[in-house]
Amino acid sequence: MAKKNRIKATKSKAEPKKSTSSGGFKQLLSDQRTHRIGGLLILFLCIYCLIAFTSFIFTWKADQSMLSDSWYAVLREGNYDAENWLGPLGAMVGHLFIHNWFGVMSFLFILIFFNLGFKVLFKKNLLPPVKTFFVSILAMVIFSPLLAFVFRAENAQFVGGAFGYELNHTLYGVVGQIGTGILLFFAAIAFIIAVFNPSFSWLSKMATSVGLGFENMFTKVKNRATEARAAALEEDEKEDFQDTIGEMDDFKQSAADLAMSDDDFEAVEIVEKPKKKPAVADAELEMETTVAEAEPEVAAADDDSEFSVEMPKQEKELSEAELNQKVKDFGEYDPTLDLAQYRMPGVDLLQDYGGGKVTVSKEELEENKNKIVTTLSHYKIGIEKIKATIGPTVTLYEIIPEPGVRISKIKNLEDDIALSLAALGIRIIAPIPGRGTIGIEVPNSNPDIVSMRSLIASEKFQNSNMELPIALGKTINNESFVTDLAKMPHLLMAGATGQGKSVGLNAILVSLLYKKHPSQIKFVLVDPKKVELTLFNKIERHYLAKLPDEEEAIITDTKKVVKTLNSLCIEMDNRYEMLKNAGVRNIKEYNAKFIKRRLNPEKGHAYLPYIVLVVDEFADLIMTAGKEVETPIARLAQLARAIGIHLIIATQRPSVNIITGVIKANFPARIAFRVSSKIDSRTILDSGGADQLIGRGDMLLSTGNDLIRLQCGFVDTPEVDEITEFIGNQRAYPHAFDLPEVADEEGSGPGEIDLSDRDVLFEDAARVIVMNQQGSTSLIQRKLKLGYNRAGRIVDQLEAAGIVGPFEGSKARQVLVPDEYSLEQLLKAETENIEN
Ligand SMILES: Nc1ncnc2c1ncn2[C@@H]1O[C@H](COP(=O)(O)OP(=O)(O)OP(=O)(O)O)[C@@H](O)[C@H]1O
Repeated sequence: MAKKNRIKATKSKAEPKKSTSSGGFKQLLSDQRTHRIGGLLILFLCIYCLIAFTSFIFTWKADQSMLSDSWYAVLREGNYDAENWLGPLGAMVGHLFIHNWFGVMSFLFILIFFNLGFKVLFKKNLLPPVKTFFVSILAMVIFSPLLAFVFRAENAQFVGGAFGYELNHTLYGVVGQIGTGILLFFAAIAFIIAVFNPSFSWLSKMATSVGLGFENMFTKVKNRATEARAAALEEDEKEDFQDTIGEMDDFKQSAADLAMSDDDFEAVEIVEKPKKKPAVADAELEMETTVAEAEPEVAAADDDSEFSVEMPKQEKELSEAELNQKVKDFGEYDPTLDLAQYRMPGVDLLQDYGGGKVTVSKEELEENKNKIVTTLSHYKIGIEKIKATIGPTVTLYEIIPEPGVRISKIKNLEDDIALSLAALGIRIIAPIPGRGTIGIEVPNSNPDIVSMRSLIASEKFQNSNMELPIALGKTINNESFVTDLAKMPHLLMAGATGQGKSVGLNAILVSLLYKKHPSQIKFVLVDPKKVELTLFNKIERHYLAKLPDEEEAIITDTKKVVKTLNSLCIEMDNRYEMLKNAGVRNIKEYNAKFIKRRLNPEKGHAYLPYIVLVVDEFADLIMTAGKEVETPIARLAQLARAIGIHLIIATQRPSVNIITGVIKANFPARIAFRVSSKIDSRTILDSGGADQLIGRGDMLLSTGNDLIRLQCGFVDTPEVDEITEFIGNQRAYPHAFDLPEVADEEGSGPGEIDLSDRDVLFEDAARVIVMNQQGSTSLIQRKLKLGYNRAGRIVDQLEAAGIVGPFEGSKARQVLVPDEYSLEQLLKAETENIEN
């Protein structure tokens, strides 16, 4: 019976509630104060250990008798007179770490923990924590046995600690004393190379200078010996000596065969010959320096130059190391440090409108269900099952019709069902995509206000790691709807007046203000209505971007809008250039690289904030500036997503001449508030539905394929006021974010027309104008039989040449040249100027 059409009211799926105790603990853990206290505690413990360790080195002997007792005994007795500067506990801590563990290498524990404490307290890395940890542990393991090996003496054994001592002991048993030494030194050198990658150029330089030193020394000795012998030797002795030279030459030759090429050897000969003229002296030199035979030095010199040839390779590695060094030295780049004290607004600035509770009574549900069933039964449509899901403003009745019922039949009954339910805003979704059911959305008699506060406080928003998260509202399931503006990537908003557009824009702006630091996002606000966005003036120096010479950050004048849009196009081109130079594809990768200090600010790189352009009344702009506005907007919409410029455009006149094909094609994400006609709905969403919304923030979001009904978050003007006030009262940048300058429109006007680009009929046109003393385009058109565009260009050229005056609206331009004679003079002078 009644069982057949049972209603199952689905409880709204509100955000899952955590148990308060675990939530409280989590909150305590994430509380900044906990971090600060924890960080400070670690740092103080590090200082404590530093004093205890240092003192232990000087006082361990005196405290030894006490340290041989157990901790428990020492602490229980409490009457030990310790020499350690930190008393018995200090002595025991030092004993544990230094004596029992890694000797003086235990100081590295302090380094590890100091680094950790610093990170917890200041949220910045002093040294990379993971690397510091592993390198320190490895250093302790390698160097404590080495120190134990070096300081083997009875009273210095603490230097290597028990670990070092024991390892030495084991190694002695396996590889003997010398073997242990070799092994430990090798391990230490390998560690230094692996971790610090030192340059060996100093070694080669040292070897070279030592070599040169030897050479000088030998040369002096040789010279002295040569002089003495030359004086003493008789002619015959000289002959003997020549024989010896011959022998030495042979010897040298065989040495050369063994050690080096002939070329090398000859090089030595050539170098040395001019220095020593007498053959005897020369021979003497060779004879006495068999050891230093110059060849090894040449080889060393050659080695040196080889080293320098390999330098570029090493430099490459160094630059890599240098990059890491930068991150090591300064930590990662943090764009928020410019305003380090900046505090995000708290949720308490937002009002709670008591939303989030299911406010539809059982009677209402029952009544609506009965009406739906009866209406459908009038048209002989049987229902198998019906299920209600209560949303903030509408309840969705999901129907599974009896087998054989055609969906199109139900769809066609939309108006009849609406009539019998006597309710505004009924929407039929037949079928609901992916569910195989038919949905009938019926407005609740008591719609809920979705407070922005509940959206901002939602876990979904708070824990989102989207680039530009925006909390738009709640779905029919009462779930918070958070989406990423960066992925949209632009948003078109339309709706009849008073249906919630401005509130929607504010909700988006507020979402971004709650999630992004002033260094990460900038807004360009265009408000031709002059009153909607004025509140955001207060955050000009924090969050707004404007042209450098503009006074007002919020743009209300159409001319300035065109200039600003052109400036944004320039900014876009600049950013693309920066991305190209950095070898990345989008702003996310670019900023990540910049943060890692891989991009040099001296080469024009900088951290790029996202830029969000908000236009509150687009129709007004299109009416007054037409193509001038449409073109840059379309260009930005097409290209700007990768470089972080996103557009949000709102209009209350969603007609085809405002939302043109070009605009539509580039705004896949569109929001429709209630509109007055189906045609308007089609213009925005490419489908009906927006005309059946109930207003007051009820909206449809189309993201290409999907159409989602949402109740927009409500944020009232006083709330926005408080938020902007809160932000505005904090320390700010000296001025708003500067957009690139754009050349003035006058600059591109007639004054800059290239003379060589003049129309061939320029002179003829000038004569016509001067003869008739009438500066009109239509005159040129008529007399020279030209089209309007060409005639218009010629008039611009005439203005640039000073023949006619500037444009004066509907009046003809003033002719500045009185007669033909003056004109000929002027033209002649110009021709001469060009020739020179
Ligand atoms: N999400 C919402 N929840 C509840 N009420 C809303 C919501 N959005 C708008 N309203 C109500 O509708 C009124 C008009 O909204 P809003 O000012 O945003 O309309 P609008 O479309 O911007 O109108 P106009 O185009 O004339 O500026 C608000 O004052 C508010 O009372």
